[in-house]
Amino acid sequence: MQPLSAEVHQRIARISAHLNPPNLQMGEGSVLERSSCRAKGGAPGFKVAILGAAGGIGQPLAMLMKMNPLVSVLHLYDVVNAPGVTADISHMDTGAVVRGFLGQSELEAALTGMDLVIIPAGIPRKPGMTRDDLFKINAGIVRTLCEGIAKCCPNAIVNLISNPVNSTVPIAAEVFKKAGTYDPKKLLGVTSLDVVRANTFVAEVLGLDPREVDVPVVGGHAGVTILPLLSQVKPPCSFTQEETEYLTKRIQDGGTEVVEAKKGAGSATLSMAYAAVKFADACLKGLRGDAGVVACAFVASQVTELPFFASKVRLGRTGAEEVYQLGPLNEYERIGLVKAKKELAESIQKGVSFIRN
Ligand SMILES: NC(=O)c1ccc[n+]([C@@H]2O[C@H](COP(=O)([O-])OP(=O)(O)OC[C@H]3O[C@@H](n4cnc5c(N)ncnc54)[C@H](O)[C@@H]3O)[C@@H](O)[C@H]2O)c1
Ligand SMILES: O=C(O)C[C@H](O)C(=O)O
Repeated sequence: MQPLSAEVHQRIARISAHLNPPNLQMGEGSVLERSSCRAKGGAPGFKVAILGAAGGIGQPLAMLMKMNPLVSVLHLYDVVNAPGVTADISHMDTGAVVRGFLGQSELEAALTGMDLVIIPAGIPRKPGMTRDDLFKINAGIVRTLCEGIAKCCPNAIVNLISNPVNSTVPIAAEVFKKAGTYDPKKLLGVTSLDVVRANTFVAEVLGLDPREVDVPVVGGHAGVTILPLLSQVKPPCSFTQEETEYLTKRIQDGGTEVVEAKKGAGSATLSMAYAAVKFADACLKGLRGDAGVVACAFVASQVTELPFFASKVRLGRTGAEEVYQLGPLNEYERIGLVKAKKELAESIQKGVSFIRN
């Protein structure tokens, strides 16, 4: 074999420096920072941060947000493995510039200037656990992250995925109130997976394409607090009592179905990333000023006597600009609503007390 020329040696050295960047993690002057700067001339759009970006939801969510043409800058923050996920995602030839941030000391840099912050940070369920069993660990994680948001991007829209959503949203609200930055329109608990599941299961029963089906799901995001309004399905249709009971239970237990199938390896991640991106995209379209952007979310609400409730909201330039009433409920749904409100009231109070006491 011919010996390699000096020129070839130099080229190989250059390539290998790219593959093993000395300072991939971040910071001023790092390889990643410089390459981000080069890409800055790219598409205009919104700045989005994902907190918990290296997790089961975070990774596919990061990938899908990198593909979203409304995103110009994507910040990926986690307490582990953020540089690896960032390096990987940053090679996708889409418009958004990706930067990674590792650990608490980089949280503020991750959040500064963001328009939308999506939070899937925290531990997931194992078989036999309820979402409320996650409170002990996830409540503290959400508090810390929201303190960062209050300080660095108080005007950002927040999409909160971490469970138990029925308590973590009130926790976030209390943190923002304490910091004097609370805007109820900008804090949205993500319940879009319930809608995605409801559309899928209802379409199966009706023999339709799920993309043609729209099921409002109201209440909250745990067990009986998940209340699908099957009487309001579009296209208009009717169900037998047996179908109603089957569908309601399957939608309410959708998360548990995945937790059990995964046998200890976590909860829904891929369908959640899909649902989170659908919802984040709706928020960004609202921010852009598109008309008629409507989605279900768990928000500050006057629809019931509870301070938070999931229902359809209209998303606009300032967040959830309108919270829609529930519309007419049938007897089965009215009974479901009573049960949902009872459990929700306790979960909301638990979140509020975590910060106030
Ligand atoms: N709202 C919903 O519909 C819905 C659906 C599915 C899962 N979830 C919830 O989302 C959360 C994440 O689920 P997952 O499967 O991605 O879990 P995971 O364990 O795979 O990932 C969680 C990530 O969060 C990171 N993390 C932990 N502490 C952090 C901190 N202080 N700051 C930043 N990142 C931190 C972890 O390092 C990890 O990468 C869970 O609480 C789960 O119950 C909610
Ligand atoms: O069920 C879980 O624990 C995760 C999530 O809330 C879900 O609905 O899939």
